[in-house]
Amino acid sequence: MMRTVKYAILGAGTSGLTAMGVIRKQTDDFVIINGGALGTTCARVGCMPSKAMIQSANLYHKRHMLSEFGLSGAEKLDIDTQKVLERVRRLRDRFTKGVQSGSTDTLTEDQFINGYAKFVGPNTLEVNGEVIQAERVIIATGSRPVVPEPWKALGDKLVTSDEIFELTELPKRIAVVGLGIIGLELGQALSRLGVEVVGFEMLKSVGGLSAPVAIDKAIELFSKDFPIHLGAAAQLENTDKGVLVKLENESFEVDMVLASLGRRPNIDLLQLEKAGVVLNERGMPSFNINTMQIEDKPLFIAGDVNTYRPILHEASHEGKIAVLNAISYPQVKGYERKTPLGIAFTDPDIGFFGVSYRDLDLSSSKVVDFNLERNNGRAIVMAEDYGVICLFGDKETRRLIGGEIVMPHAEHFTHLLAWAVEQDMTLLELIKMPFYHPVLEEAIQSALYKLYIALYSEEERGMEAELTVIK
Ligand SMILES: Cc1cc2nc3c(=O)[nH]c(=O)nc-3n(C[C@H](O)[C@H](O)[C@H](O)COP(=O)(O)OP(=O)(O)OC[C@H]3O[C@@H](n4cnc5c(N)ncnc54)[C@H](O)[C@@H]3O)c2cc1C
Ligand SMILES: NC(=O)c1ccc[n+]([C@@H]2O[C@H](COP(=O)([O-])OP(=O)(O)OC[C@H]3O[C@@H](n4cnc5c(N)ncnc54)[C@H](O)[C@@H]3O)[C@@H](O)[C@H]2O)c1
Repeated sequence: MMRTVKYAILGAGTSGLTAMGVIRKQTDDFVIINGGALGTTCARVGCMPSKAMIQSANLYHKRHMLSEFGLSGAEKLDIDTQKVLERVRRLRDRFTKGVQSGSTDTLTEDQFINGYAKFVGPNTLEVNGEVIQAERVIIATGSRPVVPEPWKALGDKLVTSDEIFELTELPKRIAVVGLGIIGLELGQALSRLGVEVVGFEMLKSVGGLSAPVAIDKAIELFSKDFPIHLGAAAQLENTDKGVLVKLENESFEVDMVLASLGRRPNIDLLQLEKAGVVLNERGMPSFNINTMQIEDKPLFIAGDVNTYRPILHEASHEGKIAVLNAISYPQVKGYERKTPLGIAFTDPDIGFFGVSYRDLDLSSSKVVDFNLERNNGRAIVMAEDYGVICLFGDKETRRLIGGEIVMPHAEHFTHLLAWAVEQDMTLLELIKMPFYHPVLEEAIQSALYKLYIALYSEEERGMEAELTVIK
C-alpha cells in the first residue's frame, strides 16, 4: 500500500520541528519521520546537557580563586560527581520533554512515523517497509559523531557526546581526542570535575580558532586545565588496563576516550541518488544556501545535515527558509543568511562573528588584537583579566567584518559585535556608541578603537570627528 502526502519532513530535530510548526498551521497533509530518540540533538545530547555539565564544573573550579577575594574555607569544598551527572540528566529530561510536549507529542499516528527514512525513487520514500509518495520533502536529518571503525572495538571505554551524559560515574583518566568545540568544552568541564584529562588535536589550533594570536592565547589558557598535544592524529590501542593513546614518540594510558573528532551528516543512508540527485565525491548534494533547495527539485535540506553551519540557531533559520520554499514550490525565494556567530562555552569563552580569520582577504583587511591582561579595570576587579580580542575590518568601507575572541563572558560581546556586522556599522559609528564604566565592554571599546586607528588616517580622526554635530 502506498501513502501519498503533500509534505514529508525527515528528522524531528530543531530544523525539522521548525519546519513542521509552519506546515501544520496550513495543512494536515504532512508526515514527519524521525529515526532514533526524540527531543532533538540540542536538548538530548548537545547544547543543553553539555552546558549543565559545564555549569557545575565551573562553579566548583571557582574555589581556586576565592582566597584572592578574601574568602577562606574553599579547600573544604567537595564535589559529588554522581549528583552532578544526575542533575545533567534531570535538566536534559526537562528540556527534551519541553520540546516533545510542544511538538511530536501533539501529532496523530498518521502524522508521525518513528523510523529511518530513505528514498526509493523521485518523491518516493520508504520507512519501516512503508512506501510514501511525497510531493515535497524537507531533509533535516542532522549529524552524528564520527567514530573510526577500529575504535568501536573499545566498547564502553570509548564514548562520544552521545554517551557521555549517560555515565553514572566519571572515569579517573580520560583522553579527549579532537579539540574542536565539543572536545574543548567537555575536556575542560571533565578536568574541572576532577577527571585527569589529556587532550589531543591533530591541527595546531583548538576550538576552531584560526587567528594566530587567538590560537596562541587559547592554547596558553586551556593548557592550564589539562595538557594539550597538538599537530598529530592520535592512535588508540585497547589494553587490559584501559586504552593506550599513541602519538609518534609518546603514549598515554587512560581509562576512557572521548572521541570528539567532528560530526558527519546523516545523509549517507538516505539514498538520495534514487531521488535523482547528483552527489559529489563526499556524498553531498548541491543545494542553495539561500533557498535550501537541492538542485531544482522539490527537495530542501536544512540543519546539520547540510554541514553548512552546524549550530542551533542556523538549523532553525534554515528550517524556516526550507519550509517557506517547500510551501511556495516551484516558486522559491532566496533569503539572506545571518551574520556568522559561534560561541564555545569554555572558560574563557571563545567567540566567532562575521568573517573568520581563515577566510579573510588579508590584502583588503586590517587585523588588530587587544590583550585583556591588566588592561581592563572591571576584569581586574573580577580577577578575569585574561584573553584576547581579535577584530577584522575592511580597509575600503571601514566596516567591522569579523573577529575571534577568547575572553570571559565573550558569549555576550560576540553577540553585540555580530549585530554590529549585521548592521554594516563602520568603526567610526561603533566608537560613537555609549560605553559604561567600569564594564568588560570597555575592553571591546579598546579593541574597536585600535581597529578605528588602523582604518582611518590621522587627519580623519580626532575629537571632533568622533562627536556628532547636531544639524
Ligand atoms: C555536544 C554538543 C554540544 C552542542 N552545543 C551547541 C551549542 O551550545 N550551541 C549551538 O548552537 N549548537 C550546539 N550544538 C549543535 C546543535 O546541537 C545542532 O546544530 C542542532 O541540534 C542541529 O539540529 P538539526 O535539526 O539539524 O538536527 P538534529 O537535532 O540532530 O535532528 C535530526 C533528527 O533526524 C533524525 N534522523 C537521522 N536520520 C534520519 C532518517 N534517515 N530518517 C528520519 N530521521 C532521521 C535524527 O535521529 C534526529 O532525531 C551542539 C552539538 C553537540 C553534539
Ligand atoms: N557551543 C557550541 O556552539 C557548540 C558546542 C559543541 C558542538 N557544536 C557543534 O558541533 C559541531 C561538531 O563539534 P566537534 O568539536 O565534534 O567537531 P569539530 O569539527 O569542530 O572538531 C573536531 C576536531 O577533531 C580533530 N580531529 C579529528 N580527528 C582527529 C584525530 N584522530 N586525532 C586528533 N584530532 C582529531 C579535528 O582536527 C577537529 O579540530 C561543531 O562544528 C559545532 O557546530 C557547537
